[in-house]
Amino acid sequence: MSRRSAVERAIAALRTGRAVRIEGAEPLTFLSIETATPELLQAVDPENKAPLLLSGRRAAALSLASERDAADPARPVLIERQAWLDPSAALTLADPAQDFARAPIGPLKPLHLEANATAEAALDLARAAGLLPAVWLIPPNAAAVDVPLEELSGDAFRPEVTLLARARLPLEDMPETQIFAFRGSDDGQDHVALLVGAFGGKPPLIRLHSECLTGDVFGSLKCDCGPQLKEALRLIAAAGGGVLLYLRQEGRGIGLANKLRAYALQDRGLDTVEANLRLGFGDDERDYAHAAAILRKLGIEEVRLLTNNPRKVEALEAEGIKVAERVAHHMPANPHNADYLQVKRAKSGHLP
Ligand SMILES: Nc1nc2c(ncn2[C@@H]2O[C@H](COP(=O)(O)OP(=O)(O)OP(=O)(O)O)[C@@H](O)[C@H]2O)c(=O)[nH]1
Ligand SMILES: [Zn+2]
Repeated sequence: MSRRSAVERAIAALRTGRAVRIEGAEPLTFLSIETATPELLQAVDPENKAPLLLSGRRAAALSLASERDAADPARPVLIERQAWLDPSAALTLADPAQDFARAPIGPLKPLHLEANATAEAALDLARAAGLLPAVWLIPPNAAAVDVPLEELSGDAFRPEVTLLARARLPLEDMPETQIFAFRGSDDGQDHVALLVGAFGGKPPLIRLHSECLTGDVFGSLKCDCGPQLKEALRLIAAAGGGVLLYLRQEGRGIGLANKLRAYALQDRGLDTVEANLRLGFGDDERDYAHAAAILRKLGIEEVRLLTNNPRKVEALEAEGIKVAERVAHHMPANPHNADYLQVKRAKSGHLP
């Protein structure tokens, strides 16, 4: 069985509520608290002892991280199972949606966690599956999908892309455009490239657009994604040609449901960065390995990049794609996204 497919199968298992075992010196078997049914949890842990593993960031938000953990805020925290800590209470702990409404939960008893590396890998898998980083640690289970720890470290999540299809796609007011679908080996997502016009000579103008259902499709005013998408195509056409990659990394890589959870927190006053952290994610969980892999498949090794985000420039360069020029990509603010744009400059390093 290939390395990649073990990771893929583990992600699929977590998404569908099945158990995963990470093998290694300190193996752990676990279930996502979001997708595992109470019946399955009861069946695999009849004595109700399975402790709950939370991300260090989420534990900190619950004022749970000890001083020992303060040195490494990303370090996962294990919480003892108690009678009241049932699947719905666990979800309440992991999902901050109710933080402002519910009564205090507890008392919570942190347990000593030996298998730190394995625990971090377990939460990384949950994140890669688009789930909350929170899992039940269950006893060894014969039905669990196995994945060796080595396969989850280093460049385990570094994907390959396969070209599935290409076709002509006539777009309003645009020169001849072709659409390509590339499937990521790790996420199973179909990433899209729009090749616009003819380019050659100097490095092509490229836009890496991260999927934003709310902005791209519904025209949400909470962000600037919709206008950025349209304007990027216009600028690429005006430049004579180039490529727009439509990357399926919704919500800065946390997935649609988690982004909407973040929006619910923003409705309660948190900003876009705080909301991600409160959910147990980093402020930006994207990587641009798919983007670089697609550009390489298209024979593009040097680009002019339309972005205000220096992380995109660094990430592409780290993946071996040369960024000859950064081209600013600002949209006028509206009353709903002015604070969001300001926070991106103040906290996420976006260039003015
Ligand atoms: N988690 C989260 N994701 C968001 C939020 N608002 C927009 N997004 C996502 O952010 C991504 C767009 O990223 P932006 O930060 O707007 O822009 P960027 O791509 O980093 O930088 P530019 O290239 O300069 O546009 C899309 O995947 C959106 O779904 C939010 O409040 N929370
Ligand atoms: Zn958006």
